[in-house]
Amino acid sequence: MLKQRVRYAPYLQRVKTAADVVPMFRTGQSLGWSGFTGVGAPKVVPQALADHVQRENLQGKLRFDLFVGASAGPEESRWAELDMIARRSPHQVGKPIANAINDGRIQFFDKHLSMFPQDLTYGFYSRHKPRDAPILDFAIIEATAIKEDGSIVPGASVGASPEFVAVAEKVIIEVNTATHSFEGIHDIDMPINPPHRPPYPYTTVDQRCGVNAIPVDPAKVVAIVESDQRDKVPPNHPADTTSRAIASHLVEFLEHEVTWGRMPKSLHPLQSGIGNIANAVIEGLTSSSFKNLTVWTEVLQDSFLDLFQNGSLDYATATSIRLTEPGFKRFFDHWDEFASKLCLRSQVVSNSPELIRRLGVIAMNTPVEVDIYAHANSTNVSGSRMLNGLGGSADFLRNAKLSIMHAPCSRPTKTDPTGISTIVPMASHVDQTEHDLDVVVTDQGLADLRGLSPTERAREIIQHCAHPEYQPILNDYLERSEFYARKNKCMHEPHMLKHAHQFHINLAEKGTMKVKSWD
Ligand SMILES: CC(=O)SCCNC(=O)CCNC(=O)[C@H](O)C(C)(C)COP(=O)(O)OP(=O)(O)OC[C@H]1O[C@@H](n2cnc3c(N)ncnc32)[C@H](O)[C@@H]1OP(=O)(O)O
Repeated sequence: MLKQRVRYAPYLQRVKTAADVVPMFRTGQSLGWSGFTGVGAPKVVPQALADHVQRENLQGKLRFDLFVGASAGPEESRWAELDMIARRSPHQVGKPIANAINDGRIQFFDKHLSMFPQDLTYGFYSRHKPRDAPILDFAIIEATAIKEDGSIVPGASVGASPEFVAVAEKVIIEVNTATHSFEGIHDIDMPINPPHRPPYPYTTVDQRCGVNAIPVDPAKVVAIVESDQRDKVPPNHPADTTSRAIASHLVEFLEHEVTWGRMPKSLHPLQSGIGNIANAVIEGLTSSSFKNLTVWTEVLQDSFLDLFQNGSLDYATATSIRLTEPGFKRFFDHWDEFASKLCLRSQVVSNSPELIRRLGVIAMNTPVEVDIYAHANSTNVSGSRMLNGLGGSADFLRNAKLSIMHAPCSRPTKTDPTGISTIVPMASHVDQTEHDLDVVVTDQGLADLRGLSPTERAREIIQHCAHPEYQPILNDYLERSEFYARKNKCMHEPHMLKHAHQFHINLAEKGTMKVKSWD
C-alpha cells in the first residue's frame, strides 16, 4: 500500500518507523504540523515522541514551539498533558491543551487564521531565535499520497501546510494508508510574499487556479513514515430545541432578505463556524426551501453532507472536512458524488478577507457572549479563561456581506439552569467589535442591527435575544447608564463602568449572572 501511495521512488529509500525519527528532535525546536480542526494532522510521529517522553520521564524537558493550522487531534492533547508544548498558535481544541494554557504552562497566542501562516513566513514568530536559524526546524505533514515529483497530496485538510513546508528546514511526511487517498480534491496556492503577491483570482466558489499537491524540495524530506491511523473526531451533540429555534429564526431572516431583494434565492456562499451550535444550525438549513446553495468556509462538519445529499447544496469549499467517524464513512461510501462538489484550499485562501468580501459570504459563528452594543467575545470566558481561540471567526465576520452570531440565550451553571446570560452589559473580552456584526440570533429571536446606533442596538438585542429572566436586568442597566450618560454628555455608548462587569462578578461569587442590585 505504501508503495502504491508513494509514487516518487527516491522517497522509498527514506522510509523509517516513527521510533526511528525520535532522536532527530531536541528541546526548543519549532515544529509545524499539518492539520486543521482535528483532521489531517500527523499521528504516529507525535505519538512516538510522546511515548519517548513518558518512558524516559522527560515531562517538561522535551518541549517545542508547536504551530498547527488550527487544531490537531488527540496527539496534541497528549503532548499538552506531558508538558511537551512551550508555545502554541493559532488555535486549539480540547480540554488538556486549554487547561495547560489556563494553568500558564503553554504560552498561547491567538491569531486570525488567514494571517497566521503568512506572519510565520515573515519570520514574526522566530524573533527569539538566532538570525540565521530556520523559521521551523521540522514540518511534520500527513499525506494521503505522494506524486511523481515528490509533492504532497494532503488528506482531509490543507490548513497551513504549504507555508510550513516552505519555511521548514526538514520535512517528515506521514503517509496515511488507512484512509482514502484525497488526490484531486485540493486546490492549493503556494505562498508568495509582498511585494510580489498577485491577487487570488477566485470569483466563484468552485473556481480552481492552484496546484493539486504541495510542492516540496525533495532534499528537505528526511523521512517517510507510514501511518495506519484514521482521524478521530468526537460526535457532535444532536440538534435540540434551542439550536432548532436558532436555525428557524435564521432561516426566516434569510427568506426575508431574499424577499427584499438583498440576496438571490440561492443566497450567497455560506460560512459556518465550529462547534455543536454551528453544526445544528446547518442541520436546520436542510429543511429550509433554499436550493442551489454554495459554501465558502473553513470547516465542513457532518451536517453539510445532509445538505449535499438532499440536493440543496451545489458546491462547497473549505480548508478542512472535519467529519465524525460515521461522517467519514458516509463521505468515503459516496466519494465520487462528494468529491466532485468539493474543494479544499489552504487557510490563507479559505479565510482570505479579500475573497470573503468579493464573494459576499454570509458568515455565521458562535460567541461566548455578546454585549448590548454588539461587541462579541469568542474566546475568553469571564475575560480570562481561554476556550478554543478566535479561529477564523473574525476573518469572516469582519468581511462578510452578512455577519451573524448565533448562540443560546443562556447557559446553565451548577446552581441555576439559566445562570449564564449570553447577552451581557459589557463583553468581558472583545474579539468581534460593534463595527463587525450585523445580526445576533439566539433561541429567543433575532436582532437585525444594520444601520442602528448603539443605544438602538442595545434595545433590539435585549428585546429579541436576551433570556426573559435577564431582559429586565439588562434594561435596568441600560436605563441607569443612560441616566448617568445624559448628565455627563456621553450618550453615544452609555455605560456605568463600575457596574459594567457586574454580571461576571456575580457569576464568580454566586453562580448566576442574575444581579439583584447594582449597589
Ligand atoms: C477553526 C475555526 O476557527 S472555525 C471558525 C469559527 N471559530 C470560532 O468562532 C472560534 C470560537 N468559537 C468556538 O470555539 C465555539 O464556537 C464556542 C466554544 C464559542 C462554542 O462552541 P459550541 O460547541 O457551539 O458550544 P457549546 O455550548 O458546546 O460550548 C462549548 C464549551 O464552551 C463553554 N462555553 C461557551 N460559552 C460559555 C460562557 N459564556 N461561559 C462559560 N462557558 C461557556 C461551554 O460551557 C462548553 O464547555 P464544555 O465543553 O465544558 O461543556
